[in-house]
Amino acid sequence: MKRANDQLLVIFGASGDLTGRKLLPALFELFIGDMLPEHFAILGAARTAFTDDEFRAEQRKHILEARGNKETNSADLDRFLQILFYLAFDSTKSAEYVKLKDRVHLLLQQENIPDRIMYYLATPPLMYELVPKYLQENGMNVAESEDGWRRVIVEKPFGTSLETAQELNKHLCRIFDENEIYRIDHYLGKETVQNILVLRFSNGIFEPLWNRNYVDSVEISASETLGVENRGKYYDGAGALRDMIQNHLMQLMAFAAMESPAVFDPEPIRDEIVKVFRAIRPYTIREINEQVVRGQYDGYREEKNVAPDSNTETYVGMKFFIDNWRWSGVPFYFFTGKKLPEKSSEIVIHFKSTPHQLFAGQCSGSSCNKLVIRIQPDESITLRFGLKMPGAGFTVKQVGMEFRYDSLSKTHLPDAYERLLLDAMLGDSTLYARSDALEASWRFIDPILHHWKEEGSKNLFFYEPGQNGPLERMMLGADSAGDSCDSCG
Ligand SMILES: NC(=O)C1=CN([C@@H]2O[C@H](COP(=O)(O)OP(=O)(O)OC[C@H]3O[C@@H](n4cnc5c(N)ncnc54)[C@H](OP(=O)(O)O)[C@@H]3O)[C@@H](O)[C@H]2O)C=CC1
Ligand SMILES: O=C1O[C@H](COP(=O)(O)O)[C@@H](O)[C@H](O)[C@H]1O
Repeated sequence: MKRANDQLLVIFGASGDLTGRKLLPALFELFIGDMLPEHFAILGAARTAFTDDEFRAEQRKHILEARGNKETNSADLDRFLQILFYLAFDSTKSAEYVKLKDRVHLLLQQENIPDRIMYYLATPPLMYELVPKYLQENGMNVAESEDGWRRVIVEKPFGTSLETAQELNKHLCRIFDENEIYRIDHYLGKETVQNILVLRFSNGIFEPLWNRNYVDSVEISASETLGVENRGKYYDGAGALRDMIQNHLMQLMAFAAMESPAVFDPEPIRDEIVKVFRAIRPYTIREINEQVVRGQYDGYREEKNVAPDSNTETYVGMKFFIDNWRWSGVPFYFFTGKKLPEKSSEIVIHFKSTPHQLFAGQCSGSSCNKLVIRIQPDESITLRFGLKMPGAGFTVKQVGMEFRYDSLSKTHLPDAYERLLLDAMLGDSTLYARSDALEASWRFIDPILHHWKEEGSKNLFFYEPGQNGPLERMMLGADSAGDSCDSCG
């Protein structure tokens, strides 16, 4: 792995959950892997009144917690904490940025860092517009020297509709250049997600089958056992369609469905992703009713910060089509939900069955030959096919040939945020969403949101926590309906 050039990282929202649970643990892993720049510092900013030392003590706890049972060398941790600094600051007040600017200049000098600054917006989404605006007002959005740069990483959610995403894009593009904006989708940082591209485009055996002639359907699912926990306020305004499908599942689908780029560079890859999104067939109102199922787990309305009459969906199952040469007529399915029986994310490619049945027990239909790409947990790829049972006769049994990711390497499997932070520091945007892709995904999602808003509670189906979602998901006609591969046989 490469080491990034010297730079300063400024994290807005540094006292929050994301910083403590994900960002700083990821940066510590990069630190012990020798991948952080030689001259590097992290400046955390939020309103909570920490001194540098109090902030370090707080982050020490988070890092140790995130590492769980992994042994931590305390000298390494102490050295890492020394590059951590904190500024108590209210990002909603323009005047406060003078204080920020002074502290940034001081740190650059003190730590011998050139004029390269990465801003990370780990704040509530409302501030994705405000912080850049005030950075600009205070002359902090452009480099002060010729070889300097500014970059900004924007967390999800990126807008709540096509209109708001477009506004945010326009706003950010007035302040930063497109190539300085990194819109994060942590699913793209997962090793197994990146592996989809390698599986498809580094092997000659899959691509010839990867199309409408041989593929019967494609299912993409992300199930969670947890409910909304302490995120009721955000989630009740978002729902599963915005929270998981518009971003994570759409990105997984793009990797599974896209054409090969001519070269493995950020822009050609992102071009192919946009082409897939633009080829999705938009729904009519009737199709929304027939091909999109929304559910809510029993007890959701009693969760903290959730409206008692909320119609927010905690489950979505949907069927859609990609109208292009490769995928014409092949149904794609998304399934996602909270409070389901297990935590798992998978892509299942169902292949068409043989035209004629010769053997007893031979499986027919599309659940026989399938390729299961398990994103998490127990990252693996399994090919399922029929073989002869030992002994007399020719009775067929379905078997699986499995590759487990942990057999590939004993080395540390990087967390998604490690990969994504390092890429942004290196200036590689391949695994970040481009504005046109985001807008294209919202263009597909928006009509569903509008329709549901008009429908209120009509066609909102309830399910018990621990069930696989509402039974109505079955009407979509998917083979496994998002249930994990173990149970779908
Ligand atoms: N947590 C997660 O796992 C994930 C989070 N995200 C996104 O990341 C962002 C942050 O999430 P999360 O960390 O969970 O949220 P939190 O509410 O835990 O943290 C928000 C942070 O913003 C700071 N903040 C709030 N208001 C101000 C203000 N006026 N001025 C300066 N700082 C302010 C808060 O600090 P203080 O109160 O001290 O000012 C806090 O540090 C959100 O947009 C979320 O959608 C995305 C994916 C996963
Ligand atoms: O972005 C989000 O993702 C998580 C699921 O992420 P995973 O890596 O654990 O699969 C989800 O729980 C959360 O609601 C959503 O905002």
